[in-house]
Amino acid sequence: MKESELRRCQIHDWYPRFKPHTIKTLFHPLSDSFIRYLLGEPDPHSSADPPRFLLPRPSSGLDPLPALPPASIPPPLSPVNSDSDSDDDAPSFPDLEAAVTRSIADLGGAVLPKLNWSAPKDATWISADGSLRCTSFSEIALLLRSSDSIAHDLSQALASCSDASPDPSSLPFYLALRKWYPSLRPEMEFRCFVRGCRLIAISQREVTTFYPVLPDRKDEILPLIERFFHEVVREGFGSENYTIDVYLTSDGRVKIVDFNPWGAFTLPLMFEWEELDEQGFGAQGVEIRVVEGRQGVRPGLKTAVPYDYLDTGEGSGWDQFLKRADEEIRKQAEDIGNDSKGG
Ligand SMILES: Nc1ncnc2c1ncn2[C@@H]1O[C@H](COP(=O)(O)OP(=O)(O)OP(=O)(O)O)[C@@H](O)[C@H]1O
Repeated sequence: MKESELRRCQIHDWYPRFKPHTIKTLFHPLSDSFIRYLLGEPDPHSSADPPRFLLPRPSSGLDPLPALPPASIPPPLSPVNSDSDSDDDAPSFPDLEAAVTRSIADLGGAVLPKLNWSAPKDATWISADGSLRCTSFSEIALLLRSSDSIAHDLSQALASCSDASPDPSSLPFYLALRKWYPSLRPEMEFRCFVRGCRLIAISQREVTTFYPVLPDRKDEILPLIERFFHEVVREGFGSENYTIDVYLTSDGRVKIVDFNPWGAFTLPLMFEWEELDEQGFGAQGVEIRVVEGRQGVRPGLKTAVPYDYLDTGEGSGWDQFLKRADEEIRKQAEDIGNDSKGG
């Protein structure tokens, strides 16, 4: 993937061109100090290491801490601002907070936050209602700071590009606040695959569930998306290969949710990248795939927990935890052995 292709998928890049066809969004440039705060990096002007779940200090006292997550989900590793010491160390970003508070009000009181590419979908376990809905700056900060996807946007985004510029710090970061829609229907979201500027495939976006309505309606959905692609997207996007997520409203209009690069971290959902990459694929026209029955659902492409909860492979957080536990047990066994020899 080329860096220019990845850059075109940044929401602040594509939004101005597709504004009438997408969700209303307001943007805030992020300062280096806020980016350091999101990454949990120490402030060079302070000797304290900020704990990972430290929230920014509200500038007015009017922005309450979000409710603690329900008891059924794992608690944060360290308490949220539980003591006055950590509160003293908490940074504050009064200008950004004031601007974000104004934008939330302008967008109707609730927003979905994202950075240049990603929303903090893997961090919803820490939010009060388990969703990406935010009504305050501190809720946004908590989600962003708890998300591996956001950390990836901030520190690794260019790593998968074949021609990445030597200075990734030249990348400006934005907080995008999108008007919150409480009743988006997951079965009406689709990922469209565009190769060589041609729409070749469409997949149901939420593939862990069977929606009985979809197999019956897919032949009616395909031409709606195809027409939208030809009339609105094809000339306007600029890349040859990419994916676009769209939402179909109940009156048959198509709205853009997001653009993603071809391949790399983008999930192929009901397809495989190998088949989408085959030269002949799509020659017979656009292929649409949906989950056709309860047996056809795809296993948990879960993104609502940190990667460490999912990744149990060599070198993962779990792997290291288990190795440390083994080591601890081995030491205890040795100590017991030594004690009993001594006794
Ligand atoms: N404004 C909104 N209101 C309510 N839900 C939304 C809104 N925008 C997006 N969503 C939901 O959140 C999901 C994630 O949003 P989005 O695609 O922007 O995040 P992302 O991190 O770029 O995801 P991906 O990389 O998987 O495409 C969407 O698939 C959609 O279901």
